[in-house]
Amino acid sequence: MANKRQFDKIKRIVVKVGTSSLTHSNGKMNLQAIDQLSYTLSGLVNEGKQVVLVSSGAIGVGMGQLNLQERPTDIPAQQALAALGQSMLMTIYQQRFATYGQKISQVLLTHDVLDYPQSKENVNNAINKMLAWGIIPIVNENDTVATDELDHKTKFGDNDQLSAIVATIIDADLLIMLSDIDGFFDKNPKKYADAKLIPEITEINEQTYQHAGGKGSKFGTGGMTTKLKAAQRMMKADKLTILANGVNPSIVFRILNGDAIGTLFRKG
Ligand SMILES: Nc1ncnc2c1ncn2[C@@H]1O[C@H](COP(=O)(O)OP(=O)(O)O)[C@@H](O)[C@H]1O
Ligand SMILES: N[C@@H](CCC(=O)OP(=O)(O)O)C(=O)O
Repeated sequence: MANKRQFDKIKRIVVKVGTSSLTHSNGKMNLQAIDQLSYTLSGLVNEGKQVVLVSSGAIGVGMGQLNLQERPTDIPAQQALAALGQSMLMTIYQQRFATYGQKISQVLLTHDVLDYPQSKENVNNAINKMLAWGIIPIVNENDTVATDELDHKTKFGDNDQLSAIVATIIDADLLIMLSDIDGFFDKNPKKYADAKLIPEITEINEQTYQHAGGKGSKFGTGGMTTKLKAAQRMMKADKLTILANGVNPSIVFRILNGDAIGTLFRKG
């Protein structure tokens, strides 16, 4: 059996969950995953950990509500779907977390907020206060205003990078990215049956990016490239990232127990 990771001292964690983990392939919400996620993160707060959840799924859930099978390409439609789905997503989170007596909050961010030192500090201070109060902030991009068409840069484009930005701003010890895949493979395992899981990566370079393929489902966005960019940002800040399968979000308990799960990205 592989060696245990030494994660006993980890206190502040950002967990990022992708659309693929929160929705079924028919576009409906994956209630079991959402419930398990709420149970797991609430359990961690009870253990004394501080947890931020970066949750995608607004557009996917909006598509499910309108029974859309294909993601519209025009920006206003995507923004309208995000507004519809975000509200539904938060309603479900509110219900499920309440079952476990856990308080949550909604934090919607755009890139420019974090480009300005003052507003970045405000975000940091507010999240710190929520964590001190035992609240789990649930972060997503503010999709209705986030667009690259304006002069100023508002868009993150994907929640993988948003999660790494948030994790570095609030000085989290660990970012856990939950997706629909067991970790980072030497090629896209959805396309190649002989793809091999890479348990640990200490350097991300051009060659690493060549192993990364596109998204896995019609609801997800970035695929592996954005996950590598997120991990790279974390490594630069000398912080840890784990990519693991979120089909059963209680896997986070085992990850924090130090079990050799998924791919660990750490500075070499
Ligand atoms: N080298 C790779 N290792 C693992 N997954 C890969 C790789 N290259 C491409 N992928 C694809 O990336 C997908 C996960 O990205 P994405 O669909 O954006 O998920 P999420 O919604 O969780 O962000 C996987 O389902 C897989 O098909
Ligand atoms: N802000 C968008 C998420 C974009 C995104 O990065 O999605 P994913 O690749 O599933 O993490 C939404 O909530 O639909």
